[in-house]
This record gives sequence, C-alpha cells and structure tokens, in this order.
Amino acid sequence: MTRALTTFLSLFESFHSSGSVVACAAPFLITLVLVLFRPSLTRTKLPPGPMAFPFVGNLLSLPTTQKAQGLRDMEQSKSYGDITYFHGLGQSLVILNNRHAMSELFIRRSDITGGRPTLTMCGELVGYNKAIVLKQPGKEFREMRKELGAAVGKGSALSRNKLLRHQELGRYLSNLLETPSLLFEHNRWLIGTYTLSIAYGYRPTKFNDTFIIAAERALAEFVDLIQPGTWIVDLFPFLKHVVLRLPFTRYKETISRYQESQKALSITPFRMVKSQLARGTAPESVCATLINKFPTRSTTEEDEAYLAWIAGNIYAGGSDTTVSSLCSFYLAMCLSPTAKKKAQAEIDAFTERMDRFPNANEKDRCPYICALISELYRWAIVAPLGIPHMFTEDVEYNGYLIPRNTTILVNAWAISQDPEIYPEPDQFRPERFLGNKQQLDPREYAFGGGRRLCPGIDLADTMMFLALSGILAVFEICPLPSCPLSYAFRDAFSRHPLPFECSITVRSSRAQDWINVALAE
Ligand code: HEM
Repeated sequence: MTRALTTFLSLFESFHSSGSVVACAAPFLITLVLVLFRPSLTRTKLPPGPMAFPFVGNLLSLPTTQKAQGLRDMEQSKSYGDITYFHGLGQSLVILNNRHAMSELFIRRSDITGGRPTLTMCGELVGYNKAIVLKQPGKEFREMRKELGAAVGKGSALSRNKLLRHQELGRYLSNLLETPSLLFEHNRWLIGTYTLSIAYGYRPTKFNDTFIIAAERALAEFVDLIQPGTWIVDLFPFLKHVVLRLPFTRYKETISRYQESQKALSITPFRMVKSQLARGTAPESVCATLINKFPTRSTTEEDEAYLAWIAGNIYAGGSDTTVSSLCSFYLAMCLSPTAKKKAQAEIDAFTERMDRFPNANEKDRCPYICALISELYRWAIVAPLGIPHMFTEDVEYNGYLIPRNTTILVNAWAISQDPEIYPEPDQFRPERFLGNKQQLDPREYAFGGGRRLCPGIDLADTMMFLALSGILAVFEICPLPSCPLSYAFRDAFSRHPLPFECSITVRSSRAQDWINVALAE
C-alpha cells in the first residue's frame, strides 16, 4: 500500500506539471484515490520516535552504547509508549520498550519476527551467515536448531556429568587460589573448557591455549563486524562488487583475514574431531555425535560448514555470555553478603551430607543457588538489547504500521529494571524467585525470545550451577577495603562488569579437601 501511495503521489506530481487537462481531472483523481486508499492511509501511521531530519531521519538520536540506550529508551517509553521507531538512510528500527510490547510482537507474532537483519559484510562476505545466529528462517535454520537443541537442550542425550567434570572445576578453584588477581582469566578458562568439552571433547589446560586464542580473536572480530554503521556494504549491499575491486580500501584483505578467523572457530575444530574419529580416538562430544549421525554430510566444504556451525555455536554463543554472568557473580557476592551467606549455608549442607560437589542433575537439591543464578541473569543482564530480529512482513500494532524488514530490538534491560515487575530492582535479591509469589523469570526476556530464543539456556544454567556450587563451598568472597566496588559494566555487544579486585580466601580446612576430591575425579 505504501508503494501504491508513493506511485500515486509521483503520478500526481507529473500530472500537475502538465497543465490544464490535469487541472480538470485532478479533483476526480484525488477523490478516487482517497476513496480507494482511505483505509490504508490510516494504516500507514508509523510508530512514534524522536524528531527526524532529511536523509538521516532520526538515526542520530540512537544512543551509541547499549546501557545508555537502555536508560534512554526507558525515558522514551514514557513519551512514545510501548515502542520507539527510528529510521533513516533507507533503514528502519523499532525498539520494544516493555514486557507487554515484547510479548505481543516478539512472542505472539514469532511467525514474522524470526528474521535477522541482513549483514552483508559479516554474513555474506566473511561467511558468518552459516552460523545459526545469522541464518534466516527456513528449512536449514530449523534443522540446525533442532540438532543443537537435541545436543544441549533439556534432556539431551549427552552425559553432562561425564563432559562437565569436577576435575576442571577443581583445577579452576586451585588456580584461582594461587592467582586470585587473574579472576577474569580463570573464569574465561573454566567456561571455555566447559563449552569446548561439550562441543569437541577438547579440554584446554592453559589460558593461552591456541584454540581459545583463535576463537577469542574470531569473536572479537565478529563484534567488530556487526557494529552498525561500520561497513558501507551493510547500508548499500550493491556496493559489495565495487569495494572488492577498489584499490586502497583494503576490504579484500580484511575480508580474507576475517574469513580465516571464522574458519578457525568452526571448521578447524570440526576437522580435528573428524580425524580423531577416523583414528578411533574421538572422545564423546556434540561434534562427534553429529559426524556419526550424518556420515554423508561432511564430504563437501558446504556440508562441513553446516555440521561445523552446529557445534561451533556452543563456544561462540555460550562462552562470552556465561563468562559475563560468572564475573557478575563475584561482584554480587561482594555487594550482597546476606545472599552469599544463605547460598553458602545451602551448599555446606549438601557437601557435608554427600562429601562432594553437586552434579549437573542435582540442581533441585540447591534451590537457593538456582534462585541466585536467576537473579544474576536479571541484575546483571548480559545482552541488554538482545540480538536484533527483523520483521519478515508488515505488521500492525496499536494502530501503527511497522513496515516489513524493520529491525527489532527488545529493551530487555528496561524489563529487568521495571519496578512494577521487580520492586527495588537495583537490589540483588534471589528471594524474588523462591516461594509462592515468584517474580517474572528473567529467562523470559534475558535470552531473547520467539523462534530465536537462546538454545543454550539449559547449558548456561548447568555451567553456572556447577561453577557457583564449587566456588561457594570453597571460597570466602569479600570486597577489599582498598578497592571500592561499583555496579559498573563495560558496554558492548554483551555486557561485562568492569574489572574489579576482591578478596578470595579458603573458607575452612575442609575446603582444600573438596578441591582435592574434585581434582581426583
Ligand atoms: C548466560 C548465558 C547466555 C545468555 C545471557 C545468552 C543470551 C542470548 C540471547 C539474548 C540470544 C538472542 C536470542 C534472540 O535473538 O532472540 C541468544 C542467542 C543464541 N545463543 Fe545464547 N545466551 C547464553 C548462553 C548460551 C549458551 C551456553 C549457548 C550454547 C549453545 C548459546 C547459544 C546461542 C545461540 C546459538 C544463539 C542464536 C539463536 C538463533 O539465532 O536462533 N547461548 N543467546
């Protein structure tokens, strides 16, 4: 309809310039068009947004950092309502400001909100469009999600107790005790080890493991690649043929460098497992299971990429995000001694009775620690604006028309801080998720939603549960009087607490025993 109206307006302009014939016919034409298009005229009302300027629209009002954007959108939601609309340079974007808009548009209309914005540079030119996260909905997307869900979702066939071993946790605790100042590096190592052993049966022994370094480089480049406004080919895809030929732009070198990193994250570990399988030495893993299940799908490079990117999503999607929650846990324990004491009492009762740390399938025996994990997902939300989706059709909402191909962001940060859902939202309070009157589970928005809901929620819960149980059983975590702590985060694609120091000491003489038991497993 928008196109019909535009065509009409340009027709009207050309008639207007051609003189008297039109002068006579114009009233008739106007009446005809008004009658024909009247319902659609009211429908084409776009959602409200900040003031627009020619050409750039109101894109300049888009704040640059995610936290600022979250804050600002909360402000804006008071003036614009549920949704805020940005447009310019041929692009349009809508931010869903609250839980109501999220469930109405994102979840109830998940049939048309499952697309991803097309990223020519990152997806097409560097090759990340083979990864689930950038795949457009369709048969292959559904199949990949199904396989990943079967591998890491609830009730997956893989034995988590075997893959996420206490031995790695014991090594983490022991290393952390030796060098507590390297807290963030130890956290990265533990989650890296967990995700790599699930994906490939691979267990790095040191921080500077070659695979972890290559994967981290690829993820950093991925973040660089998806930054809005960085790559001209994302705004004007037809330029991709031009920029590749231009001398001096270095596009070609950049693309091939990024392609190499992309393959180091996906194809290299895949081929490692493939040759281990051929030699009969492959440990249990998602990748080995996939190769055995689809023996004919790993002959061409295209097929390899398909399987490699099912397993590749585990490290790519699960490491940086879970590390963020694990780092926030230490911050929360320093700032909320009451929550820490209650969690320690729960884990002490477990370890005294069982003489070991809990296993992956024993979450229900530690409800306070599970509630603490939920509160971490809310209090220190990892992806404040989620990952952009795209409307695959025009949609009407509250009398507004949101055009097809509009990018959608959910302001998950605003939901997590809504005082009507979470009284005193800045307080860290696991009790919100215990008892009869529980508050909204943050898994309903902190992991995205609809058809693209994060497939790793259950795995993230399990990794967090194992890590937190061990840490709480063994360590006393306290703020350092010399280093004031603050609730401050590095704003990026995923949010991480800013580096901080805290005191990490052994809680009791038995703590060293628990570490030794774990190391010996
Ligand atoms: C605390 C941990 C985690 C957080 C906060 C998190 C958050 C998210 C969010 C917000 C999305 C976007 C969903 C959407 O577009 O609506 C997402 C997608 C995704 N996550 Fe996670 N995630 C976490 C852990 C994991 C883990 C452990 C895995 C491993 C399997 C994983 C794999 C993925 C994948 C593959 C996608 C893309 C899904 C798609 O595009 O269809 N995530 N995650």
